[in-house]
Amino acid sequence: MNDFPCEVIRNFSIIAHIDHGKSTLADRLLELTGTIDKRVKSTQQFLDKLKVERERGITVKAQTASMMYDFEAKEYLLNLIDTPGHVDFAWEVSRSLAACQGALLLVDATQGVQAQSLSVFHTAVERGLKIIPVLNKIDLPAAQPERIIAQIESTFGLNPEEVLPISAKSGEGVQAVLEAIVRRIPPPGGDADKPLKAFLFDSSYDRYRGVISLMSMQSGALRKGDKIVSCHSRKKYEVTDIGILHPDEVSTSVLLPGQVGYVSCNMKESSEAHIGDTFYLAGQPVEPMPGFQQAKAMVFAGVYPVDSSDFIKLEESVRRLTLTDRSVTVQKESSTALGQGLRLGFLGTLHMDVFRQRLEDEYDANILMTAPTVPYKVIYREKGTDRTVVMSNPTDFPDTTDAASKVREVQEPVVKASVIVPEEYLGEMMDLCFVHRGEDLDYKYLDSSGSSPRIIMTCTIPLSEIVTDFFDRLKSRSSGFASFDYEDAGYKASNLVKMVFLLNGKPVDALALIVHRSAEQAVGRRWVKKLHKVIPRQLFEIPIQAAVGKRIIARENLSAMRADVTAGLYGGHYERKMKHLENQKESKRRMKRVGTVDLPQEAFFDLLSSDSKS
Ligand SMILES: Nc1nc2c(ncn2[C@@H]2O[C@H](COP(=O)(O)OP(=O)(O)OP(=O)(O)O)[C@@H](O)[C@H]2O)c(=O)[nH]1
Repeated sequence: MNDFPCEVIRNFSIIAHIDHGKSTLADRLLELTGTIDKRVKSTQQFLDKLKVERERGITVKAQTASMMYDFEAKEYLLNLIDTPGHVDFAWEVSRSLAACQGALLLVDATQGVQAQSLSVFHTAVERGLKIIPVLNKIDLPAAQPERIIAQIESTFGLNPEEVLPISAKSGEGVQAVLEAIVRRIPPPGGDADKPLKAFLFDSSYDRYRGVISLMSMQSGALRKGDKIVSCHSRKKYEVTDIGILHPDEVSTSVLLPGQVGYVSCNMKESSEAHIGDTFYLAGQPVEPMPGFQQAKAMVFAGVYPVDSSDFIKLEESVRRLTLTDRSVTVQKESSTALGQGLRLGFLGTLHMDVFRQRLEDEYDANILMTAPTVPYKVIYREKGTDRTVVMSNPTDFPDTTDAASKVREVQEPVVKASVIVPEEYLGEMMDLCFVHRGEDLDYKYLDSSGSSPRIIMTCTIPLSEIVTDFFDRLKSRSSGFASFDYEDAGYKASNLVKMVFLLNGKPVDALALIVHRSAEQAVGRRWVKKLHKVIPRQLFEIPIQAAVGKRIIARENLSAMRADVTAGLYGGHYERKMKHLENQKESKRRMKRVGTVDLPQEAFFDLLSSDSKS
């Protein structure tokens, strides 16, 4: 590593909208620099490691690789820091970018600038990175290089002459990308003679070795056997192994300023690897680097084992998975209908789907996941001051219509959504936003050239409206042309109520919902109908009701199943027949009094696994 002083190091990321070709380009760069062998490469991308990533063709967890590149008689060390490409993982994008000085901004030559191209571009510019615009997929017949280059110029204010046209698939033009990395991206700074300052930007968990951290060296040198201290926790660790990812781990004797590598020390719990932490050598404390804000869970859902005796197994599987995905929050919860379960918090709905799929694939878990909810803030009026409680489980929600509950206000999380769409779909998109309680709608033209100019529309929309089927509706109402991104926009007061469902007059805890006042009638009726469909008929009539506070919003009666107790009796014997019918009546009365509604678990599964909005 001594051969690579800062001047010959380039730390960069590839940033792009989903599917614009990041992983494909990363693979080409690794091949061109001889880091991976073309022949042994599987048909799948090298850097995408998780099974779910391969199945869905998306990158979930950022991966990093170092490569050596000979250019003009000098050997360079290029550190590629791969970033995930989905809105839920914006936090990972921003932490990966903190270790870079430059970024390749990849834009698909057939699709042009999309919603996430804009958001990742802004994140990179905020971090002061040098941006290299790259136009990908020029091999496709539908590519429109001139038009998209003009778009890159008008939306990002980048010089069109700096745009590199490539095909990551065939490799055309990729050599020029490597050269541009060396020429245009500034080398990292850092002094080897200063005390050690190492910045932790990612971590993973290995069953045998514990936590493996990825660090970017800001100054000083790190060697095996060094004792390092965390600025965050002041805990001391001994470095047992260091090295680079090439792309597999290659042990080295030292890591020097500007270099990026893995560090293994006696860190047992992944919670000890605090993203954004700074490490220093024991006895030589330094000023910590500005860290990151911890990602906030914004979407919550309950998971229950289908077979309730599997709870311990489920808990263990979730614990192991959260070792590799620290952004998931876990809490125990139980429900009379579904038994013991866990309430998990995710960064977004894709994150939730990915986690669920990993749980099913990697741990063979047979689970039920309830419809997602978001964290609400309930503000209680209390003597003199207000007390705010954050609630993510509808069951805990108070009855806001009851003055005795002392609720002053309820607030819900809102996001600023941006949608990029061809002009002809603008009407559809505006309608979609209004239906989902969107406000402050605004739009402007992204480019005016060509037959169908594109528009960027922004609005503020409650997060609860987009966690369910918003994305699917957006795609179907724009024939797949719309791209969508959102960012946190805080909390806003909202007229929300808790809706409970009563079966035979008894509330069913697992079915509580938080709905906006304006939608209570529609939601109540829809759910009552759904319940009517999935609950099997009983021996007695059951009223199914939706209630908000004391008001019944909707009602359906599930008529009794008349078990024909006289079926086996032939002929006369009127009295005997009557006796049977009397007995049946009596037993029905008893059941009703006890209130036993025979609800098979499948009925709940049908209800809860289907989308609450549909
Ligand atoms: N024709 C053509 N297809 C390409 C090119 N680059 C990538 N693709 C294809 O585009 C699709 C998406 O590419 P990926 O590299 O997986 O995209 P990505 O940006 O890494 O996607 P995420 O990781 O999910 O954000 C794949 O089917 C690639 O084979 C290219 O230059 N030409």
